[in-house]
Amino acid sequence: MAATDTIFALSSGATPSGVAVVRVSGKDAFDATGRLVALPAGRGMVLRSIRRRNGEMIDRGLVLTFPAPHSFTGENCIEFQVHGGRAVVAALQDELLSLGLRAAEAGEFTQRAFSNGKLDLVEVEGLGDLISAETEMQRRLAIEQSAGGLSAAYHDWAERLTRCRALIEAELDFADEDDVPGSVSDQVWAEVAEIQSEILSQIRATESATRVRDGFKVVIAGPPNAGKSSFLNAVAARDVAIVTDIAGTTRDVLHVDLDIEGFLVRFYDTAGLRETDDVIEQEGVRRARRAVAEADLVLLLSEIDSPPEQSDNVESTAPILAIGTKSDLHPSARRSYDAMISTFTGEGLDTVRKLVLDRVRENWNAVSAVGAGRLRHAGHLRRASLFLEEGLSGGPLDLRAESLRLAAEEIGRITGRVDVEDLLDVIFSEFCIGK
Ligand SMILES: Nc1nc2c(ncn2[C@@H]2O[C@H](COP(=O)(O)OP(=O)(O)OP(=O)(O)O)[C@@H](O)[C@H]2O)c(=O)[nH]1
Ligand SMILES: [K+]
Ligand SMILES: [Mg+2]
Repeated sequence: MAATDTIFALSSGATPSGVAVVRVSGKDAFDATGRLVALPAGRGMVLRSIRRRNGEMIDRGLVLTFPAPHSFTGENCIEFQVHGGRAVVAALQDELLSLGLRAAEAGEFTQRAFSNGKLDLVEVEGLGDLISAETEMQRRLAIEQSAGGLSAAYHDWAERLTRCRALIEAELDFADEDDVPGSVSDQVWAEVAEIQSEILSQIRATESATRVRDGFKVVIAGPPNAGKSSFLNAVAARDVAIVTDIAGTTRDVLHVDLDIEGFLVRFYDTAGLRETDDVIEQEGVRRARRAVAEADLVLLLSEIDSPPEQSDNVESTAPILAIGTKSDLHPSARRSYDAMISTFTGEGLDTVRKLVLDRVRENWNAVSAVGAGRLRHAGHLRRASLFLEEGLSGGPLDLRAESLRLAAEEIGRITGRVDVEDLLDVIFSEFCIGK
């Protein structure tokens, strides 16, 4: 897959469609397609007849030209907007092939944009997320990331660290010269500590962002026959899970994805928690416990006024809401619950929905405060934070400076642009050492 090839692809959705967009990118994009259509000079858009080389007309459509480097890929790019008939698109692609162009591989345009410095890794990931976004909040998260806001935040940390290091190096190298201020160390390490605390809160935000991107996991747990599957069906408004009056009906973990006010919320139905000799049910209970352990929120269902027994030994780091079920059978409850529901009458279902949404919104607030990336970023941020920890813990100054360099490099890996920062430049712009 040579980057020198000129490539093309149908960039719009499946045909037939009203309009189809065929995109061409590469060094020869203008020379080659210029044989099918009279191209505008420079950057432009024209309505033209697009013809095979034998003069036969393929279609009439819009032709957009983006001369390098002012295009998505940074190469010469052409977009054909033609009628989205299958045969139209096929004829155009056929002609492009015969001109020596090659069909693009998945992600190849974006890959070129990355190698030409049009997008960094963070923006590439954001773009991928934007294209696969299904809910409003996934879209918001992705647009921020693909538009460079998050990259700028990462860049800012790396730059501040580089500046801190430059100051330390200056102190090391030129400590005896008059123009360098005395001990800048205290100031520098205060700044490093500040950067580290920003990075730590970014890591937490990233965990919240992951819940927005991959869905907020709500696990429905509780003893057999509590009405867990009935509740899932009520939430999903369809018959997803099998409901019977036999305790131990549900075995596999089952989930339903819902878009609640723009958030992807994933509800999991699980096997009733109890000791059992049934091997299949045992496995179901094991899976239920694992789902609970991985939950973002646990809804612990039990029939109103039933003895607590099983429901009290649920272990989770996630918050747990106690939901009393079958309220139609228990008009005067003695135990207290976060909510009481009946899937028969519909009572309390809105309350549960609201309680869930509150948690989901709390999680979103933790994201939008700083803008946040994904787990890959958090991994680098964690390592960066460890290096900063080392730097902050004292020792010889040159080793501490090296820790700052390693931390900045870790952050550079997030965007895929580990800057070979010019330390001396920074030093000279801050002080007039050379005199
Ligand atoms: N009266 C009443 N019965 C309910 C209600 N919700 C569920 N049930 C009944 O309770 C029984 C058990 O319901 P399920 O939804 O299968 O309970 P579960 O917790 O999924 O049970 P397991 O999968 O076996 O752990 C069924 O007979 C339901 O019809 C309710 O709100 N009111
Ligand atoms: K049941
Ligand atoms: Mg069930």
